Amino acid sequence: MSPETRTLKECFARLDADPAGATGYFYGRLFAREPRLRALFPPAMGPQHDRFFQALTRIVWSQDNPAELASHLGRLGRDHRRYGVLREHYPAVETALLATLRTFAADVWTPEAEAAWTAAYRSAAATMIAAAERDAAAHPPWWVAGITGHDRRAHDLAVLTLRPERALPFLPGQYVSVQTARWPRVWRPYSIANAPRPDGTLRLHVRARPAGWVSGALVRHCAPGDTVLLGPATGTMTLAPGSTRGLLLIGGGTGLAPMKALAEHAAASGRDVRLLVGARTEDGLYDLPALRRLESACARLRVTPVLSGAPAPPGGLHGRIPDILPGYLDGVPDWQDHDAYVAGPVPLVRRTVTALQRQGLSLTRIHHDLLAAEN
Ligand SMILES: NC(=O)C1=CN([C@@H]2O[C@H](COP(=O)(O)OP(=O)(O)OC[C@H]3O[C@@H](n4cnc5c(N)ncnc54)[C@H](O)[C@@H]3O)[C@@H](O)[C@H]2O)C=CC1
Repeated sequence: MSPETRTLKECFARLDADPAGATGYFYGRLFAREPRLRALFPPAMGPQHDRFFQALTRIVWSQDNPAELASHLGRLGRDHRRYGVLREHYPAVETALLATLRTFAADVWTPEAEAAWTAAYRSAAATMIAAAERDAAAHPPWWVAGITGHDRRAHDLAVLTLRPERALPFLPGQYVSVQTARWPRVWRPYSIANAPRPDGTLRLHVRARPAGWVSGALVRHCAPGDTVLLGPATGTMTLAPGSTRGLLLIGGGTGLAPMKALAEHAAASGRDVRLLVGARTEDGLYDLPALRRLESACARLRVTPVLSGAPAPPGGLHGRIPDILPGYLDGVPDWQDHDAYVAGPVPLVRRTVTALQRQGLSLTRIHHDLLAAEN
């Protein structure tokens, strides 16, 4: 570890001892100096505080891994476009960040520490700005999309069809951030539930969360004819280019969405696809008729519904996916040659990844994307 990185980590440890205090202080300083920046952020700042602290943590801990740092900062820079962040906003952030460090890391704050943080911040900001400007040459910061379909599948669940006004490029398995007119500046990520289509439409599977602003608005307060804003497609849970390996796709609840996109794409090219779709009870299998239709159209796609809180459905299994996996895999020829993809509630993803590893599948063949929970 370089002496500069050691210094950065030493100061950061002071912030890490009181993340809520440090982020509160940081945003207080930022908005006191530049009140107009407040308009870029949502009314409730709690989730933003967490995101800021997570981003800072990752930047500090990737200092000695330039490739990981550059890719993280590039994503962050591109992502900030949809908030309306511009090159000229970065110096105010630098001032507020250094003031926060000076206060919270006072006992280790030296001229060397200030020089190391200033250099690290400026280099990070330059990478973010360059990525944002490159992206601006190719894409808008957000896409306006009309809701063309709103299919309420349960009291708290809807499948939405969106038609962006301009083509929104994406790969199966990726997700987009969504902003509704009801909650300006509040963005939430949702996996795209279809492979790219000639008409450019996207499908989202949305379950309204008890305290979920965006999910509640999308399920209960949106209808065909309304518009939403979409950020660029992102996420790395995509298919390896050129691979023809079979796929083992596992989706729990609305975690089905990215699996359906991957299944549609891969099954159309004739790959062997095994799709396990988990729910607690029968009404959680909200997309089963469509999956059965897809299965009949694709000779090498097999769909198996799995219920954890009700008896096995027709053609399906009973239990929790991580528990039934070993028995299920016994019946899949050459399953070790498959790539596995998993999405759904965090405990399901974690336990399924562990179960797959126990069965001998290498981590490099297991893909997941612990997407920030839909809210
Ligand atoms: N890319 C991703 O990873 C995506 C993740 N999601 C997440 O998926 C979740 C879906 O929620 P719901 O539709 O309400 O699903 P849910 O809570 O009804 O659960 C669906 C499935 O997960 C299983 N499950 C739940 N807890 C488990 C545990 N501790 N161990 C093993 N299995 C468990 C259930 O048995 C059921 O099969 C949300 O948290 C959402 O954020 C949604 C879309 C994409």
